[in-house]
Amino acid sequence: MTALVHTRAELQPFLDGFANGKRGVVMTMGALHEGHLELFKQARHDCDLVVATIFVNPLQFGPNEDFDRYPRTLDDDLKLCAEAGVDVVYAPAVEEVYPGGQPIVKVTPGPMGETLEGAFRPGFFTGVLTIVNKLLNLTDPDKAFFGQKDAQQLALVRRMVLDLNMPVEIIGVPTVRDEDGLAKSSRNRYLSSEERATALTLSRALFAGQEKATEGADAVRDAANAVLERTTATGELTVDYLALVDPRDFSEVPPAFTGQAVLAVAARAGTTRLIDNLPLTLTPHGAR
Ligand SMILES: Nc1ncnc2c1ncn2[C@@H]1O[C@H](COP(=O)(O)OP(=O)(O)OP(=O)(O)O)[C@@H](O)[C@H]1O
Ligand SMILES: CC(C)(CO)[C@@H](O)C(=O)[O-]
Ligand code: BAL
Repeated sequence: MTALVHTRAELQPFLDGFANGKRGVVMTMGALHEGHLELFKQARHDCDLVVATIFVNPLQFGPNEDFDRYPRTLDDDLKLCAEAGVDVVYAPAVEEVYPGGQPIVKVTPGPMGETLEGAFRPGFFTGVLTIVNKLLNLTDPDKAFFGQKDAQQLALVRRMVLDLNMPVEIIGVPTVRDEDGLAKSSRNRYLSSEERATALTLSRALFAGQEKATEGADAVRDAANAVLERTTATGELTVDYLALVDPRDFSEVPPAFTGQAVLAVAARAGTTRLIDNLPLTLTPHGAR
């Protein structure tokens, strides 16, 4: 049985009940899918109390983005949470999360939040870090779970927790995909069947890049770009970026780089903007 609470006061007894246990939080914007379920599963495995938050955060949406039309499916979300063994869903009102209205004090990400997603969505990571900070304060967990699909977000949350000495462990969870490779995403429900076929190019490009991981960074980028170009040439897909980055700071890796990297892509199919990320290891002998 999953409880639904809308206020911090209603949440408190659940937190008190597990004062000596491990408390986990999974933050979401709702419109839940199997990707979220994987986060819940990991949280259920690691923690005694699992809290899911559902909050479409206005601060992280730009003026021309999809805040108004973002899918809100609370009844279905509650069913999924119950199946996944979530103990309590905290779905606060905007007024509780932003009691002072538009916040004056925010958490800013610095340069790492200005590349890639940050470059295409100005202010996005300030909105994300501010809400993640708030939701950590409101839910007081031992562990918080985030998806690798949003790799830059995960890296910045880790960095915030480090830089601000926050007493929480951040757990990254691998991306859940449809059988054909498309990363599960709430925004997939905007796609027509033609657009979905186009959107598949993102994961195909990442996997094509991954296959070249033994041949160096340039080979990875070239292989991924070659896949993207076939679809951009027809005008069906508009690519915002394809980048091979160091996961520690999200800077583009040099050609001779070896070690852990992330291949990141963002593109638009019709009016729907999607992102995908794949961790890969560049091996020493491969550098060109
Ligand atoms: N396919 C997935 N696999 C693993 N984690 C995921 C997946 N999709 C989303 N998540 C994670 O779930 C959490 C909540 O994400 P969110 O509610 O924004 O869903 P989303 O599908 O990423 O939505 P959107 O389509 O709006 O980007 C984030 O930590 C995100 O990284
Ligand atoms: C972490 C998050 C819930 C903050 O609103 C959001 O950015 C998301 O769903 O990835
Ligand atoms: N999934 C990341 C949140 C966003 O795109 O707004």
